[in-house]
Amino acid sequence: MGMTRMLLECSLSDKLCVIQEKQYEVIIVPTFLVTIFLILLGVILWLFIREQRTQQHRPGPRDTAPVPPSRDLSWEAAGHGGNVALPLKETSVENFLGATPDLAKLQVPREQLSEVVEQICNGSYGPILRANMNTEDASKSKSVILKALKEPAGLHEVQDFLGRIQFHQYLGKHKNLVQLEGCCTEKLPLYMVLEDVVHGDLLNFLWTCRRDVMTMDGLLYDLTEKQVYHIGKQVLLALEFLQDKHLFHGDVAARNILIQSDLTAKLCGLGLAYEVYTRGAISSTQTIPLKWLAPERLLLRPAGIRADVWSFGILLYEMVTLGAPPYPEVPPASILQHLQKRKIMKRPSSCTRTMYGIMKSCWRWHEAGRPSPRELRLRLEVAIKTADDKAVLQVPELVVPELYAAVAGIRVESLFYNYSML
Ligand SMILES: Nc1ncnc2c1ncn2[C@@H]1O[C@H](COP(=O)(O)OP(=O)(O)OP(=O)(O)O)[C@@H](O)[C@H]1O
Repeated sequence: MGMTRMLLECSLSDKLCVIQEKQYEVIIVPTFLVTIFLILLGVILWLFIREQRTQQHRPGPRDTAPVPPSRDLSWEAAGHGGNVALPLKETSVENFLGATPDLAKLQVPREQLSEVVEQICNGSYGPILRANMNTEDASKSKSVILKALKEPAGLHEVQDFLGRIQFHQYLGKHKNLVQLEGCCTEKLPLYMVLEDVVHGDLLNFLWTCRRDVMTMDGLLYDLTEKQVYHIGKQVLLALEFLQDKHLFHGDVAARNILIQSDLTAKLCGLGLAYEVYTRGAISSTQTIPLKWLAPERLLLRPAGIRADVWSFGILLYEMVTLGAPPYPEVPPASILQHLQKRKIMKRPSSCTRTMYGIMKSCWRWHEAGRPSPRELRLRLEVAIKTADDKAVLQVPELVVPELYAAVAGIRVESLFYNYSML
């Protein structure tokens, strides 16, 4: 009723009154809001400028950090080389080292590394060098291996290299793994310092055993069945050690085993084990020679220590044939089809039935059917007792490394350092 009355009583002047009320809302309120906004903006700008000025006058590690003498990594970050993944402010080696205080304990003073004797080869990070290192006893120096990070290196590579050193530290000591002696990472170039396993890799040793070389630097270039088991057992101990740490090696092969004059074997090439450590699996695109790989690896399925056991079977074959390439009649690219037909290598003439039985157990298609490194080691320990320690393994043909590389499916540059020098 009231509403009707209002409308009826509504005059022209009343309407004007309503319009005036609306003008008040439309003009005054926005003006008020804009003013508040401008005041807030002014305050924020003032705070920001004040912070900037304070930072310019504050001494801080970022500004005062000494530039690494040999090369400033920020040079790379500007796009002049390597992979650049981190912002400029994180580019000095000191910052990386700041994040890895454990490495401080491992530092070897550079002046202790007196001279580089030779370059052994190019490894996955860069040159692998043999150098002399002065010990606490000033009159004595010892030979060490330096794995250098190639330059120019990207930030990601520096991080990876430092991580690799920490991985060695995490693994700790094992008689059958190459030992880390220390590192030089306080400035570029970065070095990993490893014990020198003077006689080099087992593949070159096996090839040399084919030659008429009797002994060199205390190493007897003769191999018997018993010694094959002896070397194999040590590799299995290294694999057991990795397995206890929930790791596996990923590239077990004669080329990745170093040998000392007393036939102590040391597993090297721990690049893939490092991947398993950091990522839980092998994810790299790094090409591993296919003929050493278990079917699950070739099929890109998840793999573990039993894939190493498969490769261990190939290693036994390598030893007993004095370094012949596996599956000589199969092109490397056809190996998966070959295995899918459930074909394995025949027994080499130099291989006893006992040893061939062990190889065959390693080459069972399903990984669950293969023995564990420990079970395998126990089998080897039994076999050693009756193994021949007199008859020296002999293969009359010498190896032509280029031919070997083609049949084995390996890059020839990664192979024949020692052998070519003889
Ligand atoms: N401690 C060592 N003593 C003697 N020779 C070594 C030593 N370490 C490596 N080498 C030599 O360098 C070669 C390559 O070594 P290795 O496979 O460890 O290097 P890499 O390419 O850096 O591999 P990864 O990154 O997988 O460790 C070996 O076959 C061996 O000839």
